[in-house]
Amino acid sequence: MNAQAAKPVATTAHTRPLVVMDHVTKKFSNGTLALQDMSLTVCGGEFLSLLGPSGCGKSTALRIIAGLGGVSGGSIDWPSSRINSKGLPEGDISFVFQEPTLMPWQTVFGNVYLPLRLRGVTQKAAATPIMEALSAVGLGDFANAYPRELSGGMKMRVSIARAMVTKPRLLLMDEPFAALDEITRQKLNDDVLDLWRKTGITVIFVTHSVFESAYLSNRIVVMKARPGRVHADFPLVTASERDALYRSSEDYRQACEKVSAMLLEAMGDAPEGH
Ligand SMILES: Nc1ncnc2c1ncn2[C@@H]1O[C@H](COP(=O)(O)OP(=O)(O)OP(=O)(O)O)[C@@H](O)[C@H]1O
Repeated sequence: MNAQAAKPVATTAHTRPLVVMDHVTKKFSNGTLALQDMSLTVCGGEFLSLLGPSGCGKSTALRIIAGLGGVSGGSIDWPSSRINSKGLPEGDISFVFQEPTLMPWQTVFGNVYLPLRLRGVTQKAAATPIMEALSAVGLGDFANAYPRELSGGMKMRVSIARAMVTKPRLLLMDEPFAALDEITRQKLNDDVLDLWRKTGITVIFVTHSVFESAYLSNRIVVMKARPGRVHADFPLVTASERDALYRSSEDYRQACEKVSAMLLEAMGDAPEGH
């Protein structure tokens, strides 16, 4: 393991831990050991990208962080959340999947209403937060449209609005833009960054794309293949704004190179300590 890179990123006095995975192991009932000894602390305000070889356990880790899957060993804690009687965090974590998973029989408004409806919020009381969430993703004029009338990128925006409508503190995104064309993907990258800056939300973003992770994140965690665990954990600090200019900067090229080298190392394709 690259000892320097694997050092956990230091937290500051301003950022409280939202999630603490402590030596987590996950073994599925069929015997697959997906995670072993995975430790990760995520603090408020971070934009963390999680990368790693296919099947290394990124989605499994994300599901555990969301409280959607138990651990077989070690522990998971949400120190800043209200914990319910099942020991799970309540209300302040949202998930965006690769598929937008919209209800085709509901309008955009109806789809974004879902999480509030499940909490017993009336449609009248939900109208303002729904319209705010739609405006934040540029879909203020599409509240009455049906999913079949939307492009792939617009469907994903609805999915993001649905995740944001409850004003979560932590947004988990599992390869959300992998199925989109490059230009749409870049636009959505900018939109998510904009949401992150404006709301101060914490984001954990699973991606296979070195370029995407280097563009979006202020922290990169690279996992090693199976059983999954943290191979490298480092900040990505840049003097410039993340924008179109950044994409052609030397800063960005160097960030991509670093992430790429860590990924190759995690896959065993480069000598340790690269
Ligand atoms: N419910 C399950 N039951 C048994 N094995 C599972 C289950 N879910 C995942 N796995 C296995 O656990 C390992 C990790 O899977 P996971 O989907 O977390 O990896 P990943 O890094 O997200 O993969 P990818 O990059 O391909 O999306 C894989 O070998 C997968 O087959």
